[in-house]
Amino acid sequence: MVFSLLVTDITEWDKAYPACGGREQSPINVDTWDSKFDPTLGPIQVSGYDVSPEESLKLKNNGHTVVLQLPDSLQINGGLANTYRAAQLHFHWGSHSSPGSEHTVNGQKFPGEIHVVHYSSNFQGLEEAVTQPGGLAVLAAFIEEGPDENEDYEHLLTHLENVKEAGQSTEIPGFDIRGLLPHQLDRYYRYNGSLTTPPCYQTVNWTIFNQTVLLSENQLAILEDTIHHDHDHVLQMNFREPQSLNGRLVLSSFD
Ligand SMILES: NS(=O)(=O)c1c(F)c(F)c(SCCc2ccc(C(=O)O)cc2)c(F)c1NC1CCCCCCC1
Ligand SMILES: [Zn+2]
Repeated sequence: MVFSLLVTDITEWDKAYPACGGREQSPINVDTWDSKFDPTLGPIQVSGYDVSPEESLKLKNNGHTVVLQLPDSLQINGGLANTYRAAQLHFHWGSHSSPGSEHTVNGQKFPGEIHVVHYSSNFQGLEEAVTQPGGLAVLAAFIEEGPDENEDYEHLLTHLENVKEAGQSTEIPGFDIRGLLPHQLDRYYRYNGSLTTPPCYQTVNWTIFNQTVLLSENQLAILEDTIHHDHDHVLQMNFREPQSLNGRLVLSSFD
């Protein structure tokens, strides 16, 4: 599925992609004091995330981010109204001197953000689900700098050099995708929003974990400095600014 971005200027997306001008857009700023505790929001439960090293996964630089294609055997089967199947995961980042998360919390931007994109098993596949209300569920976590190397992220970061040019892809051995998410999947914010890139469809059920993932300084530098959007230019700051809530409620699974 390729969406060639007809306009490079983010403020004109809604000319070519009307949904981008909608009232339920993403990302947003999460104001924790305005979020409402919802005791019915149970822990996120995933299955099939431990992909065998015998399986290979496609890693691609699509010029806008680095995407890891995921088999639909990875599922979310708890914490959401329906079962969702994995499609892909990708990242948003800034630069060494400037944070690049898409969502913010009480106005705080984080160095990076991982998005694990899933589609509802009520639909045949991603292409159909992406246009349907409730069609997508994205698990989002913030990436921060920590004191130690994150071994789970090494399974992915060691291959970025092979997809440094836009359009390049490579196959990497399967690994435990669960390790890319925070340890705690029971504390999260929940709201209804959209894709943060054209076509900006307002079909995404967002889960933003309260706990962050920690990468070493060197690992963050690899994420920030390896991926190029053309031969001479490193891809950085690939985030959309927070969009207005327009009255939407942000729920939290914890008090
Ligand atoms: N945060 S997000 O989930 O909205 C998101 C972004 F912010 C993204 F920036 C992206 S990448 C930009 C869209 C794109 C461009 C080129 C190609 C290609 O050449 O294959 C593919 C996609 C990106 F891929 C995604 N996720 C995709 C959205 C595009 C289409 C829906 C299918 C999976 C989710
Ligand atoms: Zn994203």
